[in-house]
Amino acid sequence: MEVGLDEVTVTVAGRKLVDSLTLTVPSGTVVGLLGPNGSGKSTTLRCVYRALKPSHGVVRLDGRPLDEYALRDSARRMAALTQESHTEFDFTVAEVVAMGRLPHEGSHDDDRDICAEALRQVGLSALAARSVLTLSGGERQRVLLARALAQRPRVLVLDEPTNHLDIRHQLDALALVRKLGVTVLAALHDLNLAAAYCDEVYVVDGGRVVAGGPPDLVLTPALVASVFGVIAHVVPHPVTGSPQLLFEGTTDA
Ligand SMILES: Nc1ncnc2c1ncn2[C@@H]1O[C@H](COP(=O)(O)OP(=O)(O)OP(=O)(O)O)[C@@H](O)[C@H]1O
Repeated sequence: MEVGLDEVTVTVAGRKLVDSLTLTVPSGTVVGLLGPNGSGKSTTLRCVYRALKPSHGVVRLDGRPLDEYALRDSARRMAALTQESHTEFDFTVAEVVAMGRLPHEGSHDDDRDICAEALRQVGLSALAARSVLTLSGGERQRVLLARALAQRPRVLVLDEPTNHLDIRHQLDALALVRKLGVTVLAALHDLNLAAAYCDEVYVVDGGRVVAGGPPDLVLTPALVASVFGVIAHVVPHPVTGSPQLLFEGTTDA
């Protein structure tokens, strides 16, 4: 299922947080949204997972404007792992994951099996009965990923999915998401992970897309210097060949 953003603009108190942002996530691909703090990544994703309505422009699923979908219909197709996913209530891990099945209520799917599989995929089956309040930050993040997986979406929107995860679990989470074969739009801070796991990346700065395309074409030293203010050297990964950035320092050091 293709996701398209067409000139999406979000204006708050006269300030454009997202400015005419246009991008396409082709069906089954993983696209990364990169950019400095405050550049508009989360705000853009919020428009996609319907927490926010753009002031101007359209988000489409398979060419059809999102607001033509009933909320439940888009929730059946799209799951989100967000910065605002709350886990402060005393639910068990299994209960939180089961919430992913709510949009599918009334279907004949075996919800129990689907939730068990989602927990297994993130390696947390042993914690099913634990209260989420007792989990570490990384464990919570993986529970939220399991909830999104339990939704069996065709589109996954991920806002910093590797937040709190150790390196092993960062690699696991991104490899898992890639393997699903669904359409993924993910805000990522780690440029090397983005280069390794994304088919394409879009770089935003001040709410605008400043570059987009395959990571090896986009993540150049000049781009990293101008957008992030960091001096980077780009070398091919010795095994995979994907671009790896070695950081020397900030441009104003
Ligand atoms: N409701 C709001 N009212 C006013 N300003 C807002 C609002 N929501 C977001 N902003 C501002 O919009 C800008 C973009 O925020 P956003 O969270 O989209 O950035 P981001 O690229 O996801 O940043 P980060 O990498 O720090 O998570 C920031 O300057 C933020 O303070």
